[in-house]
Amino acid sequence: MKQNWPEGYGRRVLAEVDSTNAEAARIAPQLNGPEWILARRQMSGRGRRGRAWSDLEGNFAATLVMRPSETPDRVALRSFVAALALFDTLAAVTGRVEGLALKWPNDVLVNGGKVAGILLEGGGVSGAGMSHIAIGIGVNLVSAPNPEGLETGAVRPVSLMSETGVEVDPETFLDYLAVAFATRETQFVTYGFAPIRTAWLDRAARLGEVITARTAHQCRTGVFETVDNAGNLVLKTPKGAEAIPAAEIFF
Ligand SMILES: O=C(O)CCCC[C@@H]1SC[C@@H]2NC(=O)N[C@@H]21
Repeated sequence: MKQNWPEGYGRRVLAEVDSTNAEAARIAPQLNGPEWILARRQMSGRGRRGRAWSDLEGNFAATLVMRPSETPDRVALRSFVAALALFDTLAAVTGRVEGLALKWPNDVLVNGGKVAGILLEGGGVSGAGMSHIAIGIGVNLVSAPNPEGLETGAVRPVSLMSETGVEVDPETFLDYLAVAFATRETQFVTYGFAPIRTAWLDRAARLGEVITARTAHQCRTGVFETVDNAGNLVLKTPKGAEAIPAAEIFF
């Protein structure tokens, strides 16, 4: 079904770019409102934790760039807004929610494999707040990258097509995602993080189960208890509850 593009959001479609997040940083100073940047080909996609994100033909690579006048902590909660919008989009294009789950902080899983990732990058924090935020979203619509070199215990990459048989092109996917994001963004701006947090937890993978959170310096294993009001992962460990602001989690 044709989606109505949300009011107030711009849209650019590029034939080729290095990284849509890099493009977001370049255009941010001239922005008058939030803008989606979609690339048909992305040559140097960036992933979380300094990793490269490989974009195979037919997959989705886009960034929403905004200039919110909020504190960096609140801006960072957009990763949950974006993850929920991605979940809603995948549910809308496949027509089902079975098999879909969110992995903290902001990956989307289909049948236990990673189908989508989000990279949030902020520009220049000053007294006035952040100059911009880039919410970069990659979705393996038609093919998953080679899993070789994945860390032990990391979730395997999958594609939407291989897991569900549903084929959708990047521009149609953006039409759905832009609507889903605008809806969740309105919810966030109007009611705050509480309903976003609740909705995110309802869709969380491995909630209540034992998981491991790994950072560059530490490894913590415990029961995934919740996500707190600041978006931290809360693990129940033998030493008590620990709130973890950033980590990679392993099941
Ligand atoms: O590591 C992850 O899971 C996050 C991957 C984010 C990839 C997307 S693709 C569009 C945008 N541009 C980039 O360079 N990266 C993000």
